[in-house]
Amino acid sequence: MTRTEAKDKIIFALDVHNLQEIDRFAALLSGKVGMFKVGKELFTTAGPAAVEAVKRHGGEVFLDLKYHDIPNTVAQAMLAAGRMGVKLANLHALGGPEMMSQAAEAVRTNFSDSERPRLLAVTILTSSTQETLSAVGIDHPVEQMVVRLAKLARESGMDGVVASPLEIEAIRAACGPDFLIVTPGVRPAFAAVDDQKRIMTPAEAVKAGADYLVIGRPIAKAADPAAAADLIVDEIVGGC
Ligand SMILES: O=c1ccn([C@@H]2O[C@H](COP(=O)(O)O)[C@@H](O)[C@H]2O)c(=O)[nH]1
Repeated sequence: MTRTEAKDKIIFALDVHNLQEIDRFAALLSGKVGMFKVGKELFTTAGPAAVEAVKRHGGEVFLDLKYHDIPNTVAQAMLAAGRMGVKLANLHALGGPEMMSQAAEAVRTNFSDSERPRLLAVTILTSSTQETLSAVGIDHPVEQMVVRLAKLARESGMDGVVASPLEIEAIRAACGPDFLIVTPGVRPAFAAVDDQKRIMTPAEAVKAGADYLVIGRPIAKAADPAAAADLIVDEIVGGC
């Protein structure tokens, strides 16, 4: 794998709370990561201006708002995401097939194939464990649950899923080679695990078949974020 291919797999999680921080990280990381993720913290603070700021720097956006609501509300929110020109957007698979199908139908009807956002379904959060599932009344093993939700997402018109790298192989086997697999829960050897539970290293995740890796704090909290991104690229290239 080339350095460019490895770099393009990295989605940097812009978990910051003002537009100045976007400018700082975009300047440091443009050309070192493939995409920027705008999530709940940043979007709740800055709104669509956050997406515009990333795009002004020439970056592509994964809008990670993990919608989970009634089908009409989610479909309309996805259309709004599409109008902002984001490349990836997501919802919770646990919202069910009707919610996912309406969202998929809405973006396919209202945007051309080249312009529509690719839709991802979050399976089971990478911070969750078997105990987390039991606490909310889900008694199936985590991997079984993830694969079940991934298959449902594919049948409901999603382009891919968000899952832990630990589940990549099982999702690939169930959903095929063209289904996007985006994995947070990625931790290089030099970084703290933080609140992530189901994790792998960047090289392991890419080797297992991840299309994209979402990485935030290992880069953002490093003394030199650009050097940390370079180290992660080195690790991916060295491991593949
Ligand atoms: O299951 C999930 C879904 C989304 N995320 C998001 O990814 C990043 C990970 O950041 P790190 O700092 O690398 O832990 C974060 O924005 C989460 O909201 C996830 O971690 N797990």
